[in-house]
Amino acid sequence: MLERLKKEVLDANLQLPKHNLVTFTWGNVSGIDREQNLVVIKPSGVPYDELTIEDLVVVDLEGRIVEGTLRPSSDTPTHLALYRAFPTIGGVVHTHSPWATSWAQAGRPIPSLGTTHADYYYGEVPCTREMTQEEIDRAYELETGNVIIETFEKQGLDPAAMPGVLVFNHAPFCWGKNANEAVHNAVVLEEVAKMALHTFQLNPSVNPIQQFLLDKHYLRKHGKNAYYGQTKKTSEQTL
Ligand SMILES: O=C(CO)[C@@H](O)[C@H](O)COP(=O)(O)O
Repeated sequence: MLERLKKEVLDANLQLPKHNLVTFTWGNVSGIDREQNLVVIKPSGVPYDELTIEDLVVVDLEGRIVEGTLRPSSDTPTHLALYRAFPTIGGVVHTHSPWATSWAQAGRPIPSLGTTHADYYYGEVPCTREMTQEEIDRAYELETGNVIIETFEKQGLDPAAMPGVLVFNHAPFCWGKNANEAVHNAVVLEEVAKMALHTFQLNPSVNPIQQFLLDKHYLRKHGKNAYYGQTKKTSEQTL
């Protein structure tokens, strides 16, 4: 079942230690088959160097196990909440990468201080509000997804242009059109989180980049007029 998606999700999970985004079994990656509305996700607590394709778990959008012998990631309800709320995403990743996690623990959004950030995240990377004890006691991982969705709704954010979020007191979640792109966005988030912290050390009063520069950089890699790398040029594009 879903062999191609399983391979993609396994590869994406194995990228996490390779990019130093996780320690021990922290973190998890999933991918969704939107035709069948089935999600493939890492099993809970399995070390990455022991992870095999047979260990992966297939669940439906309500969290019922469709295939697999192991328990799915403890963060599965958060992944599923995001797939239900953000219909354009195809992959979700959660890590405790240290620089982004530091911003999440501080409860601070990451401002767009440079073009590296602007190439991938269209503006400030938001941080959720603190969760209430009632939410945590009721359904911690599901409510984690709900506060992410609440943050995006309140701020009018497009998950396609903002493929990540910081969960206050916890750590980041990122996403993309597939599992591999979700991990790519998580690597970028960790880099820009590190750069932002160092930038503030060098200049505590630095401002976010201006809107026209944000637009220039974000749109060179995204949208119908993207021209970065070997993107196919449209007829009206000029350098
Ligand atoms: O956020 C957390 C725990 O707070 C998770 O990232 C775990 O660290 C990994 O959980 P599993 O995917 O192994 O269940």
